Amino acid sequence: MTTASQETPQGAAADAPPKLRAERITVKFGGLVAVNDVSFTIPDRSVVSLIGPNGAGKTTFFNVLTGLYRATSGRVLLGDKDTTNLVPHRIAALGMARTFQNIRLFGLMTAEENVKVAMHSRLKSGPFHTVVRTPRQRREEREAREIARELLDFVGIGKFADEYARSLSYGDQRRLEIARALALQPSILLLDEPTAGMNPQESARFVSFVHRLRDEKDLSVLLIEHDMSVVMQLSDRITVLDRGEKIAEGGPDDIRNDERVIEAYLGKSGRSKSA
Ligand SMILES: Nc1ncnc2c1ncn2[C@@H]1O[C@H](COP(=O)(O)OP(=O)(O)OP(=O)(O)O)[C@@H](O)[C@H]1O
Repeated sequence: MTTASQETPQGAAADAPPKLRAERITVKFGGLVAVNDVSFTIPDRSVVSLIGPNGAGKTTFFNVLTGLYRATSGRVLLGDKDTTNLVPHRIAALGMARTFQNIRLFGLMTAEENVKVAMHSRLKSGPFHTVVRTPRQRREEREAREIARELLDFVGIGKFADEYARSLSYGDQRRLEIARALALQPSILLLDEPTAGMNPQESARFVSFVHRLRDEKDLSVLLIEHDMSVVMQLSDRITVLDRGEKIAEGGPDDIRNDERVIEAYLGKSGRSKSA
């Protein structure tokens, strides 16, 4: 197995502690071991991809990190906080935001409103201020609007702030999902198959966008991604799962040439196909 735990991704401070550590995670569904004793870290300011053939356990592992599934054993540390098996909104409040494989937006709300809904948990005003519309509430609303507009500009859809989410193109809906996740001010952003349904031009733009996220928002990004060209261009580090086990970990060049990875994707006799 290629190991890269000592590598420092581009832009990361050499001595910065990892943003996330998953230690010996196992998930069983009845007799099926979907994730088997998998450990990994997400370094500071890095882009890490989780790849593997269908059924490898990627989504299950992701769902454990974000609290949607309970680990049978093992633990997850977000910074220095133990988040193992906390409920998803607690984990989100501690700095982990995610998008979903199937876009989950409020279609009949505008793009700006979708982002403001996500910011709701950050606002200080309680129900009294909301009903009576105190100066504090009006100030918070103004600030929320400004922040939402900034985030929409950052993801490149500022001009659609007043459009209904459902009227945006597929690629722009994905951007809106990311703006909404950023409204939580996360330290880690998890993206589940973000380029699914994108055309090659949109995927190419997406690669530089994720690097901007890492560099300008001071974030680490973890993705599940099937498009190998995107994975290879995007990732500081790649972790490969196969049948629930971690079979390789390293930079794109290590993974591209790793025998176990080639075999997992192509089978022993399938080297002529591209991963
Ligand atoms: N809720 C569940 N209940 C029972 N089995 C499950 C559940 N979720 C996943 N599995 C099983 O766990 C294994 C890993 O599935 P998982 O969805 O994590 O793989 P994946 O790598 O994300 O696959 P894909 O690339 O196809 O999305 C599979 O055998 C799957 O059938």
